Amino acid sequence: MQFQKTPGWLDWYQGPSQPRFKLPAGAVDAHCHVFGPGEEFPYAPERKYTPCDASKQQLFALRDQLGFARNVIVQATCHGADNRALVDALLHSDGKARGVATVRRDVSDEALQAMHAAGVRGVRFNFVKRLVDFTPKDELMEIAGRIAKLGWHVVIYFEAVDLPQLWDFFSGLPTTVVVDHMGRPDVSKPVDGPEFELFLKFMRDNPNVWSKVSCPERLSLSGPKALDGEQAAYRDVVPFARRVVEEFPDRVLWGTDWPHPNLKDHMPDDGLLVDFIPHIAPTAELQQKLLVDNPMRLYWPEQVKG
Ligand SMILES: O=C(O)/C=C(\CC(=O)C(=O)O)C(=O)O
Repeated sequence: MQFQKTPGWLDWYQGPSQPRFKLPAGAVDAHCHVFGPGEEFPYAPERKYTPCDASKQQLFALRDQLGFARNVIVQATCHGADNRALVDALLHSDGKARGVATVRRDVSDEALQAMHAAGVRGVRFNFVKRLVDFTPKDELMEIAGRIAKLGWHVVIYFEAVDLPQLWDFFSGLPTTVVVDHMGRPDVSKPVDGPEFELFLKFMRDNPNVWSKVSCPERLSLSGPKALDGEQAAYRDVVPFARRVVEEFPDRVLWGTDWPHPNLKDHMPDDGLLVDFIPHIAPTAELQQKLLVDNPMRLYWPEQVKG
């Protein structure tokens, strides 16, 4: 099927620079997507955007160039609950990718088992209104109960202003819970102000909650952008991400978010995004946890010794 990209769509950055920051051996890009290709894996009818294609081969080439060993591929809303592109990428990854799917209440146990065999280890619940239609919480809780039995976890995506009303639902989830992009803080507000404090309290009160400290390019308001060799990109996001990394070093993950859906302003150079990491995880010990130990414990526990 032929698809027309959403008007104004920014395609992912071609020819990213070689990062100056040397990733630790075994580093995991724990948040990235595959899109289509639409001809092979059509985008979902209920999607809110139509992206450019971003294939598994292109993702694996980026992984190798940047120096990552593994990927965690997260189902994006443009594929709805049709996880075929995700599963295909996992099956062709030589065991170097695991996945987070989107499922509906009607998913069969056989389908869940097949996804597990392919490497899916979580489901994503998306509460960002521009991306998805509302799903009733009882349906999500039912799904969470079923996937908990497989040892999977729940990834949640929401915006900071919505945390108070979602708090009780999130706190009741029976699995490890991973928050995408620190719950999308408004970084024009102070890092020690009430909004971000509420997020930190959410993590303190719920020891099963982890956070991705990813997507500075999405959260930043003042830049500078990760382009043209910039080594100090997205300064306004640094205090937020660093705060989470330093307070919860064993519950943080990092990912590129390639191919960066729905960015409106610019498309970052992924090599320079990797150079952002030491600004938020300044020591080798924090980097090892963020990039290797934590994602391995969550996604490849059978390969973790001890
Ligand atoms: O890539 C991300 O994590 C963020 C997205 C897209 C998304 O989540 C989706 O389509 O599922 C966004 O903020 O538009």
